[in-house]
Parts: sequence; C-alpha cells; structure tokens
Amino acid sequence: MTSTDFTALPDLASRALGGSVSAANDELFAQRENLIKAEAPFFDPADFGHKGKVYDGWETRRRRDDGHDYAIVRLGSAGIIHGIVVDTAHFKGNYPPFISIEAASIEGYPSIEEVMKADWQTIVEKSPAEGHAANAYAVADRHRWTHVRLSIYPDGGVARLRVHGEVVPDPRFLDGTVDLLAAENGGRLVGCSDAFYASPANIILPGRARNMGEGWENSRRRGGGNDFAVFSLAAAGIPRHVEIDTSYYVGNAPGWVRLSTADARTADITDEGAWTELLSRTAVQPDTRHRFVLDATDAATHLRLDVYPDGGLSRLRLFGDLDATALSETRRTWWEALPQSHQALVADQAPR
Ligand SMILES: NC(=O)NC(NC(N)=O)C(=O)[O-]
Repeated sequence: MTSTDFTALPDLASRALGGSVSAANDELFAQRENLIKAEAPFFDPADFGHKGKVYDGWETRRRRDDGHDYAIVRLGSAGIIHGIVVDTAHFKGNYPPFISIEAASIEGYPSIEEVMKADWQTIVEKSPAEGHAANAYAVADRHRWTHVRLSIYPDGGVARLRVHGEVVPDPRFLDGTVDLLAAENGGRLVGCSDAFYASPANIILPGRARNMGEGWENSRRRGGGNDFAVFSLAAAGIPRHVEIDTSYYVGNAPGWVRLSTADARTADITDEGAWTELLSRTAVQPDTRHRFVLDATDAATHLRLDVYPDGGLSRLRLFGDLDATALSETRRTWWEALPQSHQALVADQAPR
C-alpha cells in the first residue's frame, strides 16, 4: 500500500459512521464539529460573521504564547488506522504549518475527563502540513483505536480530519442475528460498476438515509449490461433476511435487483462459478423499504448486489448469524489488535 492508497478505506471518524468531536481547547473562529462532516468543505468568499471570516472547518485564534491547539475525535467505529488526511481546504493564510496525531483505546463510554487521562500513543509524529491541501499521513501502527487527538502547531484552521482504516468490531456485539453487511460491524465495499454521483459504500452506513445524496447513485446506463456492487461481510455468516431500501429514489430506483453470495474461504470470488443466487431477480418499487426472507443454508463472506439496468438504493441490510468459526476468529482479531492497556481491562474476554 503506497502512502495515500489508504484513502479508499472507510473514514472511521466520519459523522456518517457515528463519529464525534469530543473536545477542542479552542474553536473561536470555527466549530470543531465541522472536522468530521461527510461532505466536502465549502467556501463562500463573501461570508463574514461576528467573529471573522466564516470557514467550513475547525479554526482556533492566533496564539500569543508557546502552546499549541488540539481537537479530540471519538471514532464512529473503532478500528485499525491505516492513514489520516488533514485537509486544510480553503485555509490559505491561516493553516497550521505542523500537525501530530495520537490515538487511544478506551473501554465503554468515558467522560471527557477520562478521555484526557487515557494512555495516548503517537501514531503520526509532528510533521509539516500545507495550506489548502489534503495532507496525507500513512500510519504504521496496527492497534485498534477508539479515539484520536489532532494537534496543530501553533494554531490555525483544518477543514476536515479523515481517519481511514478497517473497522475492528467488538465481538461481544456480533453474537446473535446481526447486520452482516453493516460498515459498523466490519462490512466493506470491495468494488462496483459505477459510483458516478455517490458510492455504494454509503448504503451500508448506520441509520436511514435522509435524502438521495446519502445513498448510492450511479449514472444513467446507456449501453447494455447492469450496475452492481460487491461487498465483503463483517465475517462469514448465514443470511436470514434482507432489507432493500429505495427511499428517496423516486425517478431513479432500479427496476429489479438480484443478490448473490460467495464464500471466499472455499472459492475464488473472481470466478463466476463461485457465486450462488440468494435473491432471484426481483422487481422493486421507487421510494420503498422492501424486506425479503431468505432461505440460505450456507455461510458466505461476500455479497453481490445487481441492479437492473441501473439506479440507486439508500440502504441495504443483510441480517444473519455468524458461523461459529467466524465468531471465534473475530474475537481473536479484536483481542490481538487491542493495546495491552485495554486488554488488561477486558481480561475475561481473552480468547481461549
Ligand atoms: N481572513 C481570515 O481568515 N482571518 C482570520 N480567520 C478568520 N476566520 O477570520 C485569521 O486570523 O486567521
């Protein structure tokens, strides 16, 4: 993986995945919550407020001492961070010339006082940053983190903080029937035919879409064929029922959908023959949340969604049960990625 390849991985900090900016020592010019907005930052040259120029980002005042500023983000889903983008879009005369990033792994729902006292580890050493640029920093550490702290030196503005990585779910919440496809459980988009307006990675995010912009929208297909997306599941499991939500897709819902699964543990998923039909080609309605009971008996690791001939979805949920081997592998992956200080707090969860 080259230094910026990680940007294809999910943004663990995003508000869309449930992230929050828990604290910042200063936010006089622009509020810290802007850091994790899913959408790209905007800029209106004419927009001035009571406190100065309005920026779509986090911006501190000019320091008159030797200190530096920081913001703390609770990740929407804890995971292994592969790289971080400190996007200073539109901050040209007021960007921080240096940044550093630390991470912490905290059990449960800590207060901000507890977060401040956590065992913080540096994952990006103090490094230069440019103005009006997506500054990308690769992360070599492979622990599972729940929080990150962005420090800026000495002060300034940052539009967005993108924390790209792999979700490492807590196996205590994967027991029973769960959404095997959900990003928060570790489901991931692997590939698709077309993400012209918006990526299919959106349809596995938590909660319901609030508008068409929060789902998957491809362009109008003018040739033959059909659009599709392939996802890897949180872990191998047997699907029980599916929810296919075309809410907000009124003039651009698919005519039909079809689902297929494959098990990458026993077959090569690039081979057509590896795929088994899970839901045959089925007509769907615009702006409707559909639910279908499935009769699968085999576990799968991947799901393929075909839409005919094209069209968008706002959400796709695949409820099922992890198989016993997958559940214990998930427990081992989680345990091995926990920093030692966190393992000590959940020692009763150690895999046997
Ligand atoms: N034109 C500015 O951006 N000035 C100041 N910032 C804001 N937001 O007004 C500053 O000092 O960085």
